[in-house]
Amino acid sequence: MEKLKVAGGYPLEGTVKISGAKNSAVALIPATILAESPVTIEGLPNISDVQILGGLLEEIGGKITFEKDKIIVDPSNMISMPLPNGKVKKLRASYYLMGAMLGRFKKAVIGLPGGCHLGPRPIDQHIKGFEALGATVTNEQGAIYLRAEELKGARIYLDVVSVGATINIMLAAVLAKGRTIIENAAKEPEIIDVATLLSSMGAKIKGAGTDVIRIDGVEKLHGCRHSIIPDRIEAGTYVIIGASMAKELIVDNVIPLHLESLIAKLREMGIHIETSDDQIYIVGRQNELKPVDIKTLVYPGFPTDLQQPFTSLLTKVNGTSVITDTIYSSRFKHIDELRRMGANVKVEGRSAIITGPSKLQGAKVKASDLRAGAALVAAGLMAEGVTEITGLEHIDRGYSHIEDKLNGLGAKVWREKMTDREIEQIRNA
Ligand SMILES: CC(=O)N[C@H]1[C@@H](OP(=O)(O)OP(=O)(O)OC[C@H]2O[C@@H](n3ccc(=O)[nH]c3=O)[C@H](O)[C@@H]2O)O[C@H](CO)[C@@H](O)[C@@H]1O
Ligand SMILES: C=C(OP(=O)(O)O)C(=O)O
Repeated sequence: MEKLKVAGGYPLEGTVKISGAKNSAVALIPATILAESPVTIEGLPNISDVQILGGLLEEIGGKITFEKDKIIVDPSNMISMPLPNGKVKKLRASYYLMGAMLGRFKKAVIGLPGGCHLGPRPIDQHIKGFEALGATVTNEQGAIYLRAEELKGARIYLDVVSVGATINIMLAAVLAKGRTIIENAAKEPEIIDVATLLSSMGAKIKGAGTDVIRIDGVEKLHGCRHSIIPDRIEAGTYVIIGASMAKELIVDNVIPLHLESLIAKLREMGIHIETSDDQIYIVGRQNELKPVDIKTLVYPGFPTDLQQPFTSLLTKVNGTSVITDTIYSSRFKHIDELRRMGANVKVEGRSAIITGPSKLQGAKVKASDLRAGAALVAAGLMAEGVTEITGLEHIDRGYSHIEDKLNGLGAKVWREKMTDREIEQIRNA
């Protein structure tokens, strides 16, 4: 096991290149199950979620080739192997195996997914969609069993706007007979990316990126080549880090439109930001920053996945800011750790109330989930002294080459092996 060490206080400067989007990659890879010939996906991030999904596709008979940031999946010999345990528990997006395997084989057994613990994360809307398409779905000892004689298009209204349910229903519906209409669909850019891949495979999908998606089922799907969109959450994390610690930072390979809500809030705080087609330019720390109030919302609102890193930035601001997470009930496990570093933050219900400016000090802290990890890295860069972050496996689920990217900007960040005693202490905590 390793920990991440961050020596704080170094001003950052330069260009950071953003990798492909985690939340696209983890849906695009399962989507390849639906093809009858090889699919190539280019621009993948080097993260553990991608590696694990590659391993899961191998378990069901896929031939997988990783070449740098590219995966080639030959799905021709895949079978509907039950996956009740093991790797499926390591990530949230293993739920996409349900939609993809149901779509291709009309049956699947998949263990309930893992992923970040952010409060309850039910999958009732996914199941509602599968049932509407004609599947019988049961939960047996923590695994979801899905079976269908045939899948038939249906009109499905999502009671909750859900990224996962929208994509999962698309995956199950592309090979169903007739037309499926998803109403109150999520509109995240990753949904458009998955629809683009499926369309290149021969699927007929209209409306992805709006709240009504129409899918006309086709007989079969074929292989293709697809280039993934940039990761707006990774990009947003570097923009936040730039706003707090950079003289000048260019975030490259980004679609600025995907981050409009973040950019608007940073401008409201007094940060100078400019955008071009595929770059965001930030001049950090030039003014006294103004406090802001933020509510996380579904896209195009402020993303919940940036709420935690943004909290770290707000510790530097003169005054009181409030961040309310309307998507998850307890996405605040980073707050205790930020307090350990000297932040003045309290949680009231679904809101974090941050009063600054605080002089953060390096400390030993634990990343409880992926974006808590990003928040602690951001705080460590701002702090005086060295911050030691355990729970690195969470950060590695979503940030490609994080220490190389930060060190390229002038930061001092490195990994160290944990001692047996430290591992023991973490296990007993
Ligand atoms: C792999 C992936 O893409 N993860 C993202 C995805 O997660 P995920 O797809 O799991 O998130 P959803 O959009 O489904 O969840 C949004 C909200 O709806 C609720 N809900 C969801 C499904 C359901 O069947 N019933 C239900 O009640 C959830 O508990 C949550 O409160 O979108 C989240 C919201 O932008 C992001 O934080 C995650 O990074
Ligand atoms: C919550 C996240 O991931 P997941 O849904 O994969 O747990 C995230 O990316 O912030």
